[in-house]
Amino acid sequence: MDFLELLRTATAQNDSMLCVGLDPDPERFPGAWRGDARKMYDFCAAIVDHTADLVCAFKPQIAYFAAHGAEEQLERLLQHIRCHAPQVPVILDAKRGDIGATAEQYAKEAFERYGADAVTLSPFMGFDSVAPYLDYPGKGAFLLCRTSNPGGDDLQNQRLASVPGEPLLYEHIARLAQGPWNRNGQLGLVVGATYPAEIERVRALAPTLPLLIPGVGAQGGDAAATVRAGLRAEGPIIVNSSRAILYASTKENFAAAARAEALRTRDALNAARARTA
Ligand SMILES: O=c1ccn([C@@H]2O[C@H](COP(=O)(O)O)[C@@H](O)[C@H]2O)c(=O)[nH]1
Repeated sequence: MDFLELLRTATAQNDSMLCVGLDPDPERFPGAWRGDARKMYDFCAAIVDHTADLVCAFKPQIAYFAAHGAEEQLERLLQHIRCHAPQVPVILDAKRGDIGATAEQYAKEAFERYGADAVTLSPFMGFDSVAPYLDYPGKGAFLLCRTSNPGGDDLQNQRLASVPGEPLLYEHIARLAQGPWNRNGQLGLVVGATYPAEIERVRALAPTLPLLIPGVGAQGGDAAATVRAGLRAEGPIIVNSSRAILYASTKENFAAAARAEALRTRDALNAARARTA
């Protein structure tokens, strides 16, 4: 099944717009696991097993694994998800962006080595840095558009005087992704829950693209405002929360506590959807 079909199926089956982010930090692991980077797989697999029926996607953040030389654990984690939650798509958060020849290697890493269903990319180097990912039929690619961090303003909110209509950079990215860059319908956009007005603007410019929206939970983004701004009949949203779910408890009951927090977040998103319908 391709990424969009998987997303549709998981969203419907689990009645969920929630993506659980898998950002394992050994310093926050429970009990005897604390500080032990060899437990990343075990920690994340427990989170997956306790939340797979509540989510529309999982989003492992590659940096947390690579920082500890734990790429082999990330490979095993993706195998685990394919085996135990095959209905849930995996978005590898890698934010890659490089010249075409190198991008081919990054695409191979994401889709062949790890078997991810989608990947996050920086569009800063232009279309030829994105194209190699689109050579993988059915795989998704989410372009950073208006990110959740305050520093996103530094570049993304700059006006492009040389482009007709003088859009802001993030508006230009949204237009390119909805239009000429989206050759095979594989593109989506990353927009931060911390900026609902910008989500609304992106949605107006990209009415049908899936939006990956990090920033609820630990970053304080408003779940209800996110749903109002981003969700449309033809435009799905994938709302990510990582730390607030992973570290809902730092005790032995961490997986059950993660489930409770995932359930609470999923239901808050669904309640907002019901109010906007
Ligand atoms: O604009 C962006 C793009 C990506 N992220 C990533 O999402 C998660 C957020 O984690 P929380 O713990 O829920 O804050 C993390 O992996 C980031 O690298 C983002 O936050 N903002």
